[in-house]
Amino acid sequence: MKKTLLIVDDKLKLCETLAQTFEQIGYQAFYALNGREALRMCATQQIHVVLLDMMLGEENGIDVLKQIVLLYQHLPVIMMTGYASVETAVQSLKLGACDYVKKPLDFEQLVNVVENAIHLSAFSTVPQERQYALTEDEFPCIVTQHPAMLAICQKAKKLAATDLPVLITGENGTGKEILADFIHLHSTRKAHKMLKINCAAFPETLLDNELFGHEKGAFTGATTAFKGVFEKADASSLFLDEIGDMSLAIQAKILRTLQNREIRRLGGHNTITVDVRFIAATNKDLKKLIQAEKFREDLLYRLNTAVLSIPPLRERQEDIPLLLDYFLRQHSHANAAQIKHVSDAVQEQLRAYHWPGNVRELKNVISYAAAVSAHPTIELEDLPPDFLDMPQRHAPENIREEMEKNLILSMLEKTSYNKKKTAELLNMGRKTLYRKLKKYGIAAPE
Ligand SMILES: Nc1ncnc2c1ncn2[C@@H]1O[C@H](COP(=O)(O)OP(=O)(O)OP(=O)(O)O)[C@@H](O)[C@H]1O
Repeated sequence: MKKTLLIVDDKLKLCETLAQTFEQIGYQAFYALNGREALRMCATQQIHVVLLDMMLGEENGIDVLKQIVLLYQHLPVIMMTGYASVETAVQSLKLGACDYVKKPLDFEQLVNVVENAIHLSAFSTVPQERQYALTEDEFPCIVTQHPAMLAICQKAKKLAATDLPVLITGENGTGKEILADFIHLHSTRKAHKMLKINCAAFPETLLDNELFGHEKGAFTGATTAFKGVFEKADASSLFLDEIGDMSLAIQAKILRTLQNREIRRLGGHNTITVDVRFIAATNKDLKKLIQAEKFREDLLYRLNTAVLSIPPLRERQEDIPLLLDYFLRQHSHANAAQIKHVSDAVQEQLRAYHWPGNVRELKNVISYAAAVSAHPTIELEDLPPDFLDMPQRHAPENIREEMEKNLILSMLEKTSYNKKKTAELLNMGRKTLYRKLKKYGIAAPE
């Protein structure tokens, strides 16, 4: 397989020349002229190494570096810098770049640095993934370029460095489990496999047994002792999915475990100390469950210190084309087939849909369409038959609304999603801006 290189520089000529030169020595080279395009390439191409310029026009290469390191922690990034900015280059090493080269570029030296980076990354990172018992394809990768999602990943990475319990909320299929994987893989516990349990999948007594285990003779048929997931996850992390679906009695036991870091097996007399990092997820509104007396308030308080709320896909439409490319590439890889593309009409349809099943639904729709389409381009008739009959998202009702939405989006981009500045530039009150963001389904990070 060819080694692939991504060149990120705002100067097209330089990108083209570098790409050509690397292709001449057997590389496959891609280029991107800005950070957005760079993230898109990382998500949709199998890149082995990134060559990133420090000055990307109005953008700062360091910001792009931070985003790449955040989402693709195993991807080596080499910074390209002018003589004057060696200090910044050193700073970039602290932020996760693996090396830097000075401009004007000495091609021979550059090739050495690139080869070295690929060599080192193959040895230092892949074994860790293997240890985690995932193949490279299964390695969880959060594909996004939406500011709200990037902010969530940033926060998740910070939380990963602590041992705080984390609560992840979001609708079905928004990526709660993949975010839990991300936290675990950024934590000091990553060498151990994270255990996962779906609380909604078990009736109460079975869930109790799965979580806390039992002693021999605890009940008829308990011929041997059994370790629950809390014990099995010792020194690692435990992902409790659908925690809104647990009985109050189990919630009380979980709370005790969180507080005392110990459990007692069913039928056991001794307490067992467990060292487990706790990540929980729910698609339910836990406050509402508390009102309905189905969820313990004290458990929510315990979990509430670190909450990550993933926005639904319809509020981050910008991610749709990116995810689309990513899933098409996955599909082609899994089926050893050529990568397919989608027609403009399909793109339009996908953007207008309201995605109640979020990213999982998008993945399923794309896998289906890629499998049934007989041509390199996926057309409307390749989409699942019931998909076209589904209700569409609230689209702007008239041209004025369309213009208003686009104006807000461009001002948000211009101010790096600073809502105060955006409201000022648009000459509207902050409350009005919030109302309009909600109306048009625009997610903007706090
Ligand atoms: N940002 C993303 N990038 C790439 N893949 C994603 C992303 N978000 C979700 N997925 C994929 O979509 C599918 C659903 O994601 P996941 O299982 O993490 O969602 P969930 O919120 O935990 O779902 P549920 O609420 O049903 O348990 C998975 O195959 C996951 O890999």
